[in-house]
Amino acid sequence: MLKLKLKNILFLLAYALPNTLLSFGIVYIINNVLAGNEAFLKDYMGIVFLAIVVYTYLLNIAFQKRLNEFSFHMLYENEKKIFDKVLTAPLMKLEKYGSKRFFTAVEDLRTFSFLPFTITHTVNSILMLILCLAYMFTLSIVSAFIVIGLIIMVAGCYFLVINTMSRQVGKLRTYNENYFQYVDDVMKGFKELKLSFFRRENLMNRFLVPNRNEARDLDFRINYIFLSINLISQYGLYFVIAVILFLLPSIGLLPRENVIAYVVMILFSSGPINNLINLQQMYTRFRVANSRLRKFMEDFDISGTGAIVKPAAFSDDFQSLKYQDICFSYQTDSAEASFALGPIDLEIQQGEVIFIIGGNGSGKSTFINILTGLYAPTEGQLLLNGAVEKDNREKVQQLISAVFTDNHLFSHNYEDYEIENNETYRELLAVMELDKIVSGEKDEAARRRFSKGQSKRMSLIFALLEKKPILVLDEWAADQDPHFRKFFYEVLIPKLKREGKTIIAVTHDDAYFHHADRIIKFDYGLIVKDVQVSSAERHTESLWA
Ligand SMILES: Nc1ncnc2c1ncn2[C@@H]1O[C@H](COP(=O)(O)OP(=O)(O)OP(=O)(O)O)[C@@H](O)[C@H]1O
Repeated sequence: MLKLKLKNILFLLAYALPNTLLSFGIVYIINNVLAGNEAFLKDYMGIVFLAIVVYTYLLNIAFQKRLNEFSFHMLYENEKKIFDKVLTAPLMKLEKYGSKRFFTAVEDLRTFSFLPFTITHTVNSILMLILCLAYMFTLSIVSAFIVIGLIIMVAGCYFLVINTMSRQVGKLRTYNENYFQYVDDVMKGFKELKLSFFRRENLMNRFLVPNRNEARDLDFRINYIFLSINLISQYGLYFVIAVILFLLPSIGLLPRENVIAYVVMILFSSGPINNLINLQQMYTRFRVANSRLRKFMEDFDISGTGAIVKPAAFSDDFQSLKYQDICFSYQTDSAEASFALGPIDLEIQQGEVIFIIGGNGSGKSTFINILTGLYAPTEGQLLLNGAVEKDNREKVQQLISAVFTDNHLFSHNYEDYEIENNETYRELLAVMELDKIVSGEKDEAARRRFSKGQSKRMSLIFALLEKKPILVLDEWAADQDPHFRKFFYEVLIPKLKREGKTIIAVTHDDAYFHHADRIIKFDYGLIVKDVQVSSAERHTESLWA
């Protein structure tokens, strides 16, 4: 976000004051040479003139360098900060605000790449204008007041219009946010759209077209108004020159010999005035982008720090995990009652194979998010190895590797292990029957396009390479073919159990329930059954009842 510190303002002034004085010196010499002033027609004046030009040029270069450094530093640092905020934000926040906020924040930030240009032109223009006006005062106070009055009148009109523009620019951004949502729908739902004429037609005609039409009209209106204002500035200049040429001398307010100087001053100040007017558009965009970025940072802020903190070192000695009176409910903006989980009382022992079952919407995935520490319970406590500690949630995360239903294979290796020359990786590829699909051990080979079932197997390989004691799987087998599903329940799970893994798997595969040590059934956010499979509870029908 843009924050100007006193240091920056002083730096701006240290550059702008000499630069403007020298630029004004250039104007002053031109003016006096044009007026035939003897003192300015000397030979050395050309050298002075050139020297000033070269000096101001070098001064500008040096300033531009610093300004660019400042702006791009701000831009790139904030890009990192936005990532940091998102990565440290709780899952609930990301689910609430959605990924489009992330995209628009990145886009808003890009607006600031125009900052160096805008600041240079603004500062130079303001100071140049002040000097030109001051010079006019030395020639005729009354005429200078009249000219200032005219300029203020035109400027007043601008500011009035521009103030109303800021809201319009914000509205345009909202249209664009929705537009990105449609882009997302087209990209992610391309196949579904291809299969249905009505879906395509409705997306296009009921959503995209009205959105784009309204955005186009608004964009056109905003640009048209900005453009009209700019034209007024150009034609307003002729009006002011006409007043100087014809009105002020005839009513005796401006001596004839000062008319040229006045016109030259007006012509020279018209550039800065035009700049200031044109830049209004940029100021409005900066203001909107800045307040949206601030809102983004506030929304994604967590306890003010917002930095990715390495969790405290913790032995991965795991014996038990106990959830006591755990409650959780979604915070929704709608008036509808939100889903509530709990109270949950559950103890998980090291080495157990637990299957979580239950109907759709019964709360299995919500519980998995609590279990993996992604959601913070609203009530209750978590005991790790029998102890209640305030950072237990972070510690549990260090013990768990997981494959979620919507698994994602990252484009790069962000892990703390390598897969090249990794014997375990090689073995796991063979176990998961992927050794013929993934050619070679290079990292890129593991990040190719996979079928859904293969991608889940790949995610499981990555989860196992983490070598954490607890493995959480959310409907992992649902995408596997019958052969591999059987292999998963009958061979892989027992093998992992023998190796000491604690496995918690959400599943609907009742044919394999007997491979669990324990089955926990959810219904309406509550554990309604918690049975040891070794006991008489072998009939899956009774579990579904
Ligand atoms: N982010 C959310 N915000 C609000 N409500 C949610 C959210 N995610 C899930 N829910 C609600 O919580 C309830 C439980 O959902 P959950 O995903 O835990 O069910 P599930 O048992 O995993 O279902 P399934 O077998 O269909 O995957 C549902 O009624 C769902 O609408």
